Amino acid sequence: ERNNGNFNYGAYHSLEKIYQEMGRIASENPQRVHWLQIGLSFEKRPLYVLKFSTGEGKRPAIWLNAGIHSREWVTQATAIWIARKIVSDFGIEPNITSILDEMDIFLMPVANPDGYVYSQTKDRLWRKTRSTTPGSHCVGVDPNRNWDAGFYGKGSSDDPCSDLYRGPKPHSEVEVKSVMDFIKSHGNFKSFIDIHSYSQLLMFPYGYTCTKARDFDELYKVGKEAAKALKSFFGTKYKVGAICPTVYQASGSGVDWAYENGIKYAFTFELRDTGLYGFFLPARQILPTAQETWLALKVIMKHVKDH
Ligand SMILES: CS(=N)(=N)C[C@@H](Cc1ccccc1)C(=O)O
Ligand SMILES: [Zn+2]
Repeated sequence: ERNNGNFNYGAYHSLEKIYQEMGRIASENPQRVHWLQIGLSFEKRPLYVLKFSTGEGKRPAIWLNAGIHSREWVTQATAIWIARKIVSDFGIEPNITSILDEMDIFLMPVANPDGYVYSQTKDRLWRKTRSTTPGSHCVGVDPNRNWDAGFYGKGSSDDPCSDLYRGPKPHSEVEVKSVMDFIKSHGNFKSFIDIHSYSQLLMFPYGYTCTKARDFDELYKVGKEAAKALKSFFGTKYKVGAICPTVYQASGSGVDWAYENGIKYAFTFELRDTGLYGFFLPARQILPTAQETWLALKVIMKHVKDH
C-alpha cells in the first residue's frame, strides 16, 4: 500500500492532496464508494466524508474520523490509508468483506481542515479550529471539547486562549455541528470512532466523568481484544481503558456525545508513539501505524456487526 497510482501513503500530504486522493478512491470505485460533503469549515473549506457501502438504504453504520486535532498528522495519514485499504481488500479479505456486506462505513480523514492547513503552513502544533472569538485576540476552539456532553463541566477551559477552550456553547464549531447533524439525520449509527495521537491508547467513555459507563465491561473487553490484534503485528503496546481514569477528565468530547446519543460502540484511539517523537512522528512510521491500527479497527467493527 505504499504507492497507489501516484499517492505515496508513506508520506504526510497537504489537505489538497488528501482531498484529491479521496476523490480518486471514490471515482475508481463508483459502486462502493461515495464522496460526500457534509458542510463547510469556518474558513469555507469542504468537509468531506467517504461512504463505503455495498447496499441500499440506511444500513447500520460505523463512523470513523481522524484529524479533529489538526497537529496529530499521523491520524489523517492513517485514515486516508484506511480508505484505500477498504477498497483494495473488499471482496478479498473476509473480515472487511463481511462487515461491508451488512454495514456501511463513513470515514472522515480530516475533521478539522482549517486547523490542518494552519498546522501545515503556519504553526505545526496548532490543535484547535480557526474560528474567531469576539472580544478576544485568540483564535480557535478545541473541537474535542465542543460537543454537547458534559459541556460546562471540568475538563475544558472557558479561556479562548486555551488549547482546551470549549467554545461559547455546545457545537458552536461548524466542524462539530456538521458531523453531529449528519449522524443525527442518518439515525442508524452503531459505532463512533475518533482517531487521535499520540500515547498508544484505546479508550471509551466517559471522559467528562470518572464514573463507569453502563457498558464498561463490554467496551473494555472489545478494547482489549482490539489492542491484542494491534500488538500482533509489530508488537506495539496499547493501554485500554475509560478516558477519564486513563488520561484525565475531558468534557465535551465527540466520543461521550456519541455514547450518550445511543451509539454504544464509541471508541477513541491515541496512535503512536508514547512521546519519543510525539506529534512529530516520522513519516516512515505512517505505514506500520496504519497497518496495526487497521487490525484493531477490524476487531471493533466485527464486534459491532455481530452484536
Ligand atoms: C493528545 S490528545 N489531545 N489527542 C488527547 C485527547 C484525549 C481524549 C480523546 C477522546 C475524548 C476525550 C479525550 C484530548 O485531550 O482531546
Ligand atoms: Zn487529539
